[in-house]
Amino acid sequence: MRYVGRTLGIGLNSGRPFAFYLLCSRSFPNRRAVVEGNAVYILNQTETDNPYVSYPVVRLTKDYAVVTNGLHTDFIAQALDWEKPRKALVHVLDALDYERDDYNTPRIAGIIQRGERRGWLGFVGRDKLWVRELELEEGKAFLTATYSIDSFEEVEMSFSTARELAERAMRLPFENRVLAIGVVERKEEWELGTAE
Ligand SMILES: NC(=O)c1ncn([C@@H]2O[C@H](COP(=O)(O)O)[C@@H](O)[C@H]2O)c1NC=O
Repeated sequence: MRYVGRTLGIGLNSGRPFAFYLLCSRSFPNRRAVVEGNAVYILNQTETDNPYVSYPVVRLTKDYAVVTNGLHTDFIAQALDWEKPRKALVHVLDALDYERDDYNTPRIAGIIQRGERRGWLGFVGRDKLWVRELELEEGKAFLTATYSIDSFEEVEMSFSTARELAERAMRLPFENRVLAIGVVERKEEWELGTAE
């Protein structure tokens, strides 16, 4: 199995867009996902000076669901008030850049839009910045990760609830899985589910 670190994906299930986050971590395995209104937060449960291990991981707006591995979640969600997903990703990822930790850990991000069969992925590392608009495919997800994945990969994914999606993400063949979060478009709202 590979160690890929933080992982996120976007896809289409029963004609509706979905997104997931899979937190894999060697160094900070003691974490929780807390749902609070229209956001989900990752909270590290041990004392640390590391500024990158507790953050808003999901932010839901009327039209968009944003999933990322850091504080850029809320910057991207705010940028979506005045610009389209591609530009929001380019602007925020370029502005915040990769993390200044021992690993130069990349920032990754995914966006899905209500009623849309397209989705967006973004990545900024020490030596690259890319943003992709993708045609989502039924029963599949496009995923990217902080380490060891070149650009993005495709995986089969079907489920019936957001919680099942999170459970499915927890079964991805990556090392040091800690927790997962699923986001699914429903008629008037977004459905959230978590798994550990
Ligand atoms: N977002 C996260 O959950 C997260 N967890 C760990 N990091 C960073 O990545 C470094 C390596 O962590 P790990 O060995 O768990 O892959 C940590 O020292 C920290 O700076 C994170 N930063 C970005 O992924």
